[in-house]
Amino acid sequence: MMILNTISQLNSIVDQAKREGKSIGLVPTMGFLHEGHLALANAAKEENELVIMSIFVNPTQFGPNEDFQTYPRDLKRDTQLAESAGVDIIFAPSVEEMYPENGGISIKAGRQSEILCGASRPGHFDGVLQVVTKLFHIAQPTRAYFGQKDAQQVAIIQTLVRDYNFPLEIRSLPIVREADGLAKSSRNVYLTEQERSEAPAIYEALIKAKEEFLVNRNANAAIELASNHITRNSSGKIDYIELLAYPDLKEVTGDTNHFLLASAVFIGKTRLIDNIIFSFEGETANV
Ligand SMILES: Nc1ncnc2c1ncn2[C@@H]1O[C@H](COP(=O)(O)OP(=O)(O)OP(=O)(O)O)[C@@H](O)[C@H]1O
Ligand SMILES: CC(C)(CO)[C@@H](O)C(=O)[O-]
Ligand code: BAL
Repeated sequence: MMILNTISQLNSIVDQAKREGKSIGLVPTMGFLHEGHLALANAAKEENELVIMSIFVNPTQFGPNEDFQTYPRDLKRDTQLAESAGVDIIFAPSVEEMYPENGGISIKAGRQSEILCGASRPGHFDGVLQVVTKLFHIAQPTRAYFGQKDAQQVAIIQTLVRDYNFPLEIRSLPIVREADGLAKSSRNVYLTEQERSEAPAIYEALIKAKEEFLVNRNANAAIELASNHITRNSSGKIDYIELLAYPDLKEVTGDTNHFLLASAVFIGKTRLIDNIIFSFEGETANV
């Protein structure tokens, strides 16, 4: 496995792979890898001849009071895990390499970014689209892999790819969870022992709400049930719990077939997101 830090190094490898007609799988991450990331890498390995994983904590998607500085980083450990998952190339650029100067061009995520995490993190999805656009141009993937833990992110990136005609396929994979249901996340390391023991209440609440909705088709009652479960079983402060149509992220109507039940909850200072994507037929992986 190669570890590359510059765009020009990666360009050479990608050019060569393209000349040889190889398919390229890209797994964008912010590092501090866990099984969620490795599931993306495994899928990329199965479906492509060259697997590139980017590890880059992207400053432009963090707000001024967020955790860019303290975000967990461990490139040595990540390298071992990525290699064991069959990654061929780690692309780990510096901030200066990705953003050599402050240009005047920005990408504005549209309507889908004004709600859920976008409402709580203004500008977050503009930063995500900026870095993802750069990564797509640099790595020229045949397929790019994202996790449904960030369901809103996947929906917005799918819109980017459609609206700006990126010649690639977006693959989105199910959430990988701890044994007690908590969604795996690099930020779980921020939790104290007490907070960690409370955190499974989030997924439990989503399951209860989904079941309630499937029986009574009443979104408000389902959300109230979820919020009550979280407040009764944890010290969590709810940022949002919402039920929307997926992937367009519009209001649920009588015609909606695919639903996103999504939440963001502060457990102590740590903001954890989780969701369930489902239809009346069951939970769905690729929408
Ligand atoms: N538990 C998970 N299951 C499946 N995919 C995941 C999981 N956690 C993260 N991913 C996906 O991995 C990719 C990289 O995510 P990222 O590096 O931000 O990890 P993270 O654990 O989500 O970190 P954070 O603490 O920022 O939420 C994204 O596409 C994300 O959706
Ligand atoms: C897609 C991504 C790697 C862009 O920085 C990030 O938002 C993430 O890890 O989900
Ligand atoms: N996985 C989303 C990256 C972020 O929270 O900034």
